[in-house]
Amino acid sequence: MIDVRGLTKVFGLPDGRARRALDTGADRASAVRAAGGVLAVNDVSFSVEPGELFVIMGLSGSGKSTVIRMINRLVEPTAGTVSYDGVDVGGMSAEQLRELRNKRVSMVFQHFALFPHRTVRENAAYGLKTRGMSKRERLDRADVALEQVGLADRGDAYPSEFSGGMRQRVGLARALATDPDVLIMDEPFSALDPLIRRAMQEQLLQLQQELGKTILFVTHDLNEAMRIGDRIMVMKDGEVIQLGTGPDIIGNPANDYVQDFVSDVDRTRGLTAGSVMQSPWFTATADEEPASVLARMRKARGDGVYVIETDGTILGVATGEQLTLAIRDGASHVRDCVVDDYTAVSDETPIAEFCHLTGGHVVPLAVVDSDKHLIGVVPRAHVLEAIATATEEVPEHA
Ligand SMILES: Nc1ncnc2c1ncn2[C@@H]1O[C@H](COP(=O)(O)OP(=O)(O)OP(=O)(O)O)[C@@H](O)[C@H]1O
Repeated sequence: MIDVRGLTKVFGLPDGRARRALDTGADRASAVRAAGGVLAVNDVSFSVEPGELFVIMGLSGSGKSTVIRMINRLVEPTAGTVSYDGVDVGGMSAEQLRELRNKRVSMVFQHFALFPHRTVRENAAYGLKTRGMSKRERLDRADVALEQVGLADRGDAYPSEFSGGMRQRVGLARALATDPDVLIMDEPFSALDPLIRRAMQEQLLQLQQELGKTILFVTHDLNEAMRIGDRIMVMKDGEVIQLGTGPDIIGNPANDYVQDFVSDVDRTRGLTAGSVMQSPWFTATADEEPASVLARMRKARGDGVYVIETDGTILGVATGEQLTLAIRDGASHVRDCVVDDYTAVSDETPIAEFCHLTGGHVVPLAVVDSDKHLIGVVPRAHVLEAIATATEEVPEHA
């Protein structure tokens, strides 16, 4: 959907001098600094899939805002390309750019400027002004968007009557009212207190599921990134340090910031597989009929199931696909379609050691005792939730 290649931004130098500085040597940052400029973003490449919630995470000054401003050309890149559905933004005419910004991409900021003398509904309808719609139609669409963000029936209020969280919801409604394909959100929840922030994150995830928008979300908070991101791109000093899912990043942290974060969580909270596991999912025994196991699995919306022996030890995993094939081949026992490709940990294994494994299997991670009995399972979402919750309670992790 969005493809970014070699995106680079130098501030404080005319383009020609900036490009010459970039070309002078291996250490671009020093060359740009020596020429009197700032290398805010250096050779950043990534792509965002349709419907993905892609998080850009980094500390202040790491270049996050500059990257997203280059994505819709609010800031002109010094080098590199951005394309939407294969169309290069750099080659767009003024008219095409206006169309992109008005219709396809909406932005939500940390401090959203609402008009104090206009109602919440009028504020939410603001982005539709240039659409050539009747006022009635604009306000109706604003009402739909207000309902999506949980502010149904509050359209007649004025922003001054609203708390910070509610105002951010109006900002989100304004962005949604234009029905964009892409939402770009720059630290939208950073000014909110933790409880409201948490509620907003949950609402965003819900909206994302319902509406399937592609979302680019900027935050300096790894905790927030872990909670909401399908993938997270970690930036430092204008460069991409790491790009992956939450479990990838926690399992193989590429820098000290991420490393400290995870080990502090483990150390201070004693988070182990045992502390985050839940009781075993529904399991199957080896002599069950594949069709009945498949039916149970579908009901539980699972992709696979642990098959255990009568003494409670794990025989292996049966996935929906294997069961379906086995049924087609006339197999009468689950035993015939078990594979032993699964990962098990002990209840004392710290989260940092197994987190990266949680995303790789169709069944949640198995927690076993010393006799290989299945004593619990750890779904990926559970791990991230436990980490995010624990870090909220840790006053300092840096
Ligand atoms: N208009 C500008 N002129 C000069 N330097 C700039 C400009 N905008 C940003 N910078 C510099 O570029 C670097 C990256 O800034 P940017 O705002 O993209 O970072 P950020 O990660 O979004 O930080 P924050 O979370 O504080 O907004 C910083 O060193 C910043 O000082």
